[in-house]
Amino acid sequence: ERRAPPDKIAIIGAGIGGTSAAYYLRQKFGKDVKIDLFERGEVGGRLATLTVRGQEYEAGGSVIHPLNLHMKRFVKDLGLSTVQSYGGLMGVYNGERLVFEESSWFIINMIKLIWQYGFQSLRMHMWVEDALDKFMRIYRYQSHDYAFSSVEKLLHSLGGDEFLGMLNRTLLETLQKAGFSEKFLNEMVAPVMRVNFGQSMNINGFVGAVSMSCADSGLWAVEGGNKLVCSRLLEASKGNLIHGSVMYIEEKTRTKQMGNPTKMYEVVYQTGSETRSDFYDIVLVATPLNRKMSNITFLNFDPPIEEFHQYYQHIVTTLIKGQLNSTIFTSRHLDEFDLSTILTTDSSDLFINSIGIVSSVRENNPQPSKGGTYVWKIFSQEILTKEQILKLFLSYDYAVKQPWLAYPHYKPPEKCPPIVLHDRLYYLNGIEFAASAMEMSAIAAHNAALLAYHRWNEHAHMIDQEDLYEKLKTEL
Ligand SMILES: Cc1cc2nc3c(=O)[nH]c(=O)nc-3n(C[C@H](O)[C@H](O)[C@H](O)COP(=O)(O)OP(=O)(O)OC[C@H]3O[C@@H](n4cnc5c(N)ncnc54)[C@H](O)[C@@H]3O)c2cc1C
Ligand SMILES: CC(C)=CCC/C(C)=C/CC/C(C)=C/CSC[C@H](N)C(=O)O
Repeated sequence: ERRAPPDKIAIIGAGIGGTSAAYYLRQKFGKDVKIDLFERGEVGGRLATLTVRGQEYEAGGSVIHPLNLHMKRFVKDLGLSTVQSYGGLMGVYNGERLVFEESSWFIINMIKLIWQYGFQSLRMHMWVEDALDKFMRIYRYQSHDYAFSSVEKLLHSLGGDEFLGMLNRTLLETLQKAGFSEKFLNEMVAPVMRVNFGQSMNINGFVGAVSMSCADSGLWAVEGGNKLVCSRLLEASKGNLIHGSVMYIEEKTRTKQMGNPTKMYEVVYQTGSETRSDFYDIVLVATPLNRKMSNITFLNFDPPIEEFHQYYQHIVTTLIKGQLNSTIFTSRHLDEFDLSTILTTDSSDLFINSIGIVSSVRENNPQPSKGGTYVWKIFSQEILTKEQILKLFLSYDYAVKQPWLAYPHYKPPEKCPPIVLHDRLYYLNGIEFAASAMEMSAIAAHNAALLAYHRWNEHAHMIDQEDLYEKLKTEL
């Protein structure tokens, strides 16, 4: 049984979370509902590019895992194309020397890994595969329209107590308990956490597994820039983009034409120098709720909606076109230096987390310019000073930076913010406290659209079902 669809839905934020929510809401509620998306910056949010000498490069979310099926589906359905993410050879610097250097020969690499770390890389690969296998169950649940009312319930349905345990323990504790050695953790795992999340192995085990999955082959990106997915989703959903900054949301009683008084949400926003407002049946918040990032207040809710004070990690992306000063990392001559990514250990005491050659959003392989220089992407905690850039590069001709409040500062035991903030008011970004990635936002968006639909139609049996994996085993 279905009730008449809502008249109007508001989505706050037009990043991948907000735009994919618009897409899934349109699929569920049909063509007649009006969907407004509020965006105070650029469509794409943390999917953004920077331009270096006329070419665009990913500055925020850049790589997508081959098993990120929502992102894959968007690209296919929206007529976009993909480029393979450039791998190149990777090295790990510990502040004194390169403790690991990848070889272009597969067999030599294997021998090196086994020589230095025994079979721990293989065990790590299996640990990540196991987590990924369970994680993939979400696609089956969502294709059967099942929804979850909290991030914890969603994770539990995928990986049971093991996933909740990963959320509540640090990656370090989880991997030490699994028997990984200090050397392997410091030289192989910590550097991956530093490049991906700008943090140490004290992040939660779940986001640690997501981060380690980036070591898999086949990572890809969207040709022309990942942010194109957002603009195309917006178009496909026939959502109405409103350029404005939402200031507050208030619950009010309204009488619709020829109807009874109903509770609605008033969204008040600033556009240019004007303050405007409109009323909605359903509201989805698709931006991190904290003062520094969205500054949205909830007025007159009963019970009141809590304020979220969770801290987001400050990270700076710097793109530099220049010639690397390889002597920082090794005494070998530049001609013999073939690494294209250098990760760092926690003990490296360097002013960068990582540095790597990148290709533009339109190429598969990075092309050197005439003088043999490349564009390098650097992640650092702070904005690089000119002295630091001159230390890293023998010469450079262009530098551009983008500071971010990038992803949550993970601090297990992790309590993810609620998805249901009020009767018909939903919050997507709580999922980032399990792990922040494009696919996680798309999963949260699909879940919120299904949840909003089932709650609107009072389909309680489609929400928080236990043992879904077993139940769906026999379904086609
Ligand atoms: C440097 C960096 C590298 C990353 N690398 C990867 C990667 O390689 N792979 C990957 O999968 N993920 C990566 N991520 C994570 C990924 O980018 C994010 O998880 C994802 O983009 C979050 O999308 P979102 O839509 O949930 O939030 P956002 O993209 O932050 O969207 C929220 C939007 O809401 C808008 N907004 C905020 N407040 C208001 C308001 N009051 N009124 C109106 N609008 C408002 C903002 O302007 C923003 O556009 C990276 C992130 C960063 C920062
Ligand atoms: C959700 C699952 C199962 C997998 C997602 C894996 C993935 C692509 C995670 C990305 C995490 C992240 C925040 C990376 C940031 S840095 C990325 C890259 N190294 C760069 O150079 O920009």
